[in-house]
Amino acid sequence: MNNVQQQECVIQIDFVDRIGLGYEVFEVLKKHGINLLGMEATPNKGIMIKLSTPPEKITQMLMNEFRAIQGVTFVSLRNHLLYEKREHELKTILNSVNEGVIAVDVKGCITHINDVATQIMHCTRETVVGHDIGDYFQVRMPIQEIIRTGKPYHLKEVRFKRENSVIHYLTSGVPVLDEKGRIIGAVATVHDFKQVEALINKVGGQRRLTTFDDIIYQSRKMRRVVETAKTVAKGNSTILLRGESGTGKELFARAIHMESSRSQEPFIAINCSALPNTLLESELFGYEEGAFTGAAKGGRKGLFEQANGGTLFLDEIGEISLQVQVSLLRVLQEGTFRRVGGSYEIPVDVRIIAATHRNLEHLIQRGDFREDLYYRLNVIPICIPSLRERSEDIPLIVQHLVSKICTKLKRPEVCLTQESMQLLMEMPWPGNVRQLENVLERIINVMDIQAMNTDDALEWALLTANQSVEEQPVKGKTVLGWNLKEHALEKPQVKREKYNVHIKIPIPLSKKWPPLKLMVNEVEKQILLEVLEKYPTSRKAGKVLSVSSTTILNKMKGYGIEIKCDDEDK
Ligand SMILES: Nc1ncnc2c1ncn2[C@@H]1O[C@H](COP(=O)(O)OP(=O)(O)OP(=O)(O)O)[C@@H](O)[C@H]1O
Repeated sequence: MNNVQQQECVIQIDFVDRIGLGYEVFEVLKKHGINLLGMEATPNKGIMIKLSTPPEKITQMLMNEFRAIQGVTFVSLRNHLLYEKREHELKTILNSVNEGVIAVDVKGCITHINDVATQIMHCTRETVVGHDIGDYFQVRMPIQEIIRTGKPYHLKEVRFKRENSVIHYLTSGVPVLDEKGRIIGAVATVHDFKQVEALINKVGGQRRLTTFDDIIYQSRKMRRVVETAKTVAKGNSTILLRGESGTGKELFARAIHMESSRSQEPFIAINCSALPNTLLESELFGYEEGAFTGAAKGGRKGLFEQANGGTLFLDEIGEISLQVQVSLLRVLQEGTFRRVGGSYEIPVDVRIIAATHRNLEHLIQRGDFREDLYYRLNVIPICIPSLRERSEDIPLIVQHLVSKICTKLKRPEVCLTQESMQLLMEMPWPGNVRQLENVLERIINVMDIQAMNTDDALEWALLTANQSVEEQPVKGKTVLGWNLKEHALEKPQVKREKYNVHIKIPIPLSKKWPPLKLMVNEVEKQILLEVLEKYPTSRKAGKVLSVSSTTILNKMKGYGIEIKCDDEDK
């Protein structure tokens, strides 16, 4: 109860209804020169009057005089007028909810506003109640439309600038009708846009919470990288992740965000190479209404605003144009930016994690990357080694990926033999973990379709994946390079076609052609050598080439090929 209320008193006068009774009550007040502050009548029941508190004696005297009026049955003191009590209850209810509530009357004047709404709208109850909502905020509000059309609305985004702040909320509204269905006002709920985003982020965007536990490794090289990343995650500095495509840069960025104090705030990722540079600028910084042809009504928030308080992951940073580099540099230096077509600065608090597989130093030399931006981004560089530099991680990663893929494809878990694993460890993996994941998925899919065993499927996946790229030497062997991105899943070819081997024989062009038989023999010898390299017994090689093991043994003898491993398993 505040001071003003303490200086007031409310008298309730109950009566049986009689014409002229109210007049007699006023006569008593007039006789004693007492001003009426308020009054509320309940038909057939009584009236309540509110007065500036007279001295105790006078109050008692007044009450006695009211009791003496004919028809008055009971006179008592009360704390509030009835409507004040209801008003107080309503205020308590409105303030107990988590959303903002605003009500207007039929003229659009604010009748109620709860505490949450005053916070969202940056105003106070006292200054705003009784004012026309449109005039007060100097924008046309959706709630005013309800008064005009009687139509409710659902989850409209409202954003406007008032004094030095931006008011941004999501609102739904309904009309208030009287018993005859006439509009007598409207009521709207308002939700702070930032909180809505945080909520979406919590239940949606971050359902896939990635932590450092999701990074699989056992190599010392990776351990060092992960330890560094964990340490720097706690701070606020900009991080530059470097490494070949598919090494896990985004995985690291997400894990760093989750390890940081910003983990409850948004993590927003964008691949800078995926958009043309003009679009990238408006995607990053948003735009104002009318900024360009096709700009959405009311403008649009950019990723910097969406990531406010959290982390923005800029993947493929080496691909951005010099123009976007300037805008990026500005926001990194000043902590503020302007929307495209905007006239005011918007402050943001965003941690940047950038990533690239490009050599930024070369780009600087070529004039394609600003040196000042490079230093702003390269505050904490973290280099993620390629998979071939840490092949000891492959078995663990394979195990992890196989179980992930089998779950995804709803297949019983499969395992690779030692030999297959060895083969995987020797591959160059230019596409790193992503490529390994793709190959494993191909294998598991093929096993499904073709009922192959794991090793056959692996062999097939490796062979069908390597048709176009140059040869790359690995550990003394020649293993064909491959580019899975270029190859969709293909059906396995018949067995003999699986060997994508290029046989070369020297043919002396200056002289006469050698006899055909000699050249054919040379080809046969090379095929034998190639197959025996992989299938070192005559039985296995015979099976592959669809001849008997004796034929293989005879031909080996004939070509002087050394028998490394005899057919003990014959
Ligand atoms: N150490 C790891 N453990 C488990 N999964 C990994 C690991 N490294 C990468 N991956 C997986 O490999 C895939 C590619 O990783 P990611 O997208 O993070 O790579 P990137 O370096 O950001 O690639 P790009 O440069 O092409 O964007 C993802 O599915 C990721 O989960």
